[in-house]
Amino acid sequence: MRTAYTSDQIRTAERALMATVPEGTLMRRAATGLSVVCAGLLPGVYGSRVVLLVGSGDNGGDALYAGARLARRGARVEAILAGSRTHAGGLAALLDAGGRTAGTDVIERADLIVDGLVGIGGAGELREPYRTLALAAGAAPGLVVAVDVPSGVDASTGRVDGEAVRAQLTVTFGACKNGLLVDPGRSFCGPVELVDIGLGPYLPDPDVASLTDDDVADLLPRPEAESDKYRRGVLGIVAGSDRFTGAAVLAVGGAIRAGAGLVRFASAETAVRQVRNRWPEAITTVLDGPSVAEVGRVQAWVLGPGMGTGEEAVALARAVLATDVPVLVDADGLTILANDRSLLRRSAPTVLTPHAGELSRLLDVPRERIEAARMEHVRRAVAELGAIVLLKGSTTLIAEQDRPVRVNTTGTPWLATGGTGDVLSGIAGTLLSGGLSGYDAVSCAAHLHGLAAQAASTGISGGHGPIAAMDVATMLPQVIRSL
Ligand SMILES: NC(=O)C1=CN([C@@H]2O[C@H](COP(=O)(O)OP(=O)(O)OC[C@H]3O[C@@H](n4cnc5c(N)ncnc54)[C@H](O)[C@@H]3O)[C@@H](O)[C@H]2O)[C@@H](O)CC1
Ligand SMILES: [K+]
Repeated sequence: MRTAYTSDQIRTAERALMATVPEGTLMRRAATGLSVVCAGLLPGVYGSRVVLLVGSGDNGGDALYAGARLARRGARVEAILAGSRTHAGGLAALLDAGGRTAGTDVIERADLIVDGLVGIGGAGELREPYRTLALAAGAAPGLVVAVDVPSGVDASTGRVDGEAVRAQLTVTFGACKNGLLVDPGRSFCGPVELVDIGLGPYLPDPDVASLTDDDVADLLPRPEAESDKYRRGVLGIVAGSDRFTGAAVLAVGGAIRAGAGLVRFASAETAVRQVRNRWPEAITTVLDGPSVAEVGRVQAWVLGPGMGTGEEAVALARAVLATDVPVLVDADGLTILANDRSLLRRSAPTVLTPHAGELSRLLDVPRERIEAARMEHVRRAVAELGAIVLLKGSTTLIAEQDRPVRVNTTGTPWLATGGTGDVLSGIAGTLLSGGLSGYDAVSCAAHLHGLAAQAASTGISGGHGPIAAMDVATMLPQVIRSL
């Protein structure tokens, strides 16, 4: 499990650790780690041109001390002092090592730009002259390394108000910060390198976590010798309609390929015919009214993809949500819930898998606000809707009351194509019916879905290319085998 923390959590842990070591120890550890990473990025340290962007806080101090170490190894280190104050010890160390201060024009000629403008002390939009420096660093040809956090990215949430430094690598200290995992912040970081400064024993429970392949392998339900299809989990899927059949075929495909014991599919006749043609493994029922009583016993439901939002669909959604087993609601099912939130009052867990647009309708908040502040809104959704929520998007977030927000780290931008969400709902449904909690089921499903997409998208040359939603389902058995 990878974990991440808010700025406040990091500060509290740092204070506790600082009380046990001589003053300046942590900054020395941070700066040493930073200088080692920077040195590794340069073809040769001696003679290379390093420019430090130095803000007024300790983030600037880290940059200055790291710059001093590089200067001692023969780099030409120049510091642009951007703040109203400058870390005195750091500046003295740099000048003592042969570094110097300079004007902004040196950015253009740098081999390496070290962004020490703001770290976890940053708040709100970057002010001038930081903003202009952030833009200049992004436009310059040199490599950009962010110190602790790319300046302009909110370390606790990943929010970016205005401009931020676009780094090719972020060197973070002590522990990962939320903003390095969550978009839009994540997209400014490049790979994240963690420098150990001894914070581990002082860290609280994480605010954010992400599953690794090993975590998912441990969580996945696997059949045992005495398993039969019923004991492995029976998933009910209510999806599709006479007008829309593709979503149903894809959801059933995701479920079957993810290893469902049995899928019971129920819908209008056209959708049933399509599913039966494509997936003879599923048991199908043509519904002739808003009841799922004749479908048979299931351990979980997937409700919504392609089912429509008309009166009949609403009555059908009501019938599924009235059952006492976990229900995962997606797509049209979410629109139905947005129109009548009272449907969410139920005894068994409900799992919602909206994208930002669907969450916007559920919470009555503009979509852009959700996209700019994904962490806040996924938490708010959990609190307001009383459900487990997976928010899809550039970073998929999974939230449940009183648990860390999980960030999914697998996937490829090629996943942004029609139908992949339907496959995801099928995978998650299978894991729900197999006995995982809603939180674990959607977390593992998102992880597998991303891995399968990566595998489907990677061509013979190793690059990435387009995928169709069904390709994701097709790759699932191979991905599960590889874990
Ligand atoms: N506390 C510790 O023990 C350690 C801290 N370290 C470093 O210290 C950093 C935190 O240092 P600080 O608490 O001094 O805070 P920062 O250096 O991150 O930033 C605070 C300064 O930035 C200014 N600022 C904040 N938001 C701004 C904005 N939007 N535009 C322009 N200026 C803005 C503030 O006025 C303040 O002067 C960490 O990110 C890390 O780099 C490391 O040395 C490791 C040890
Ligand atoms: K920074």
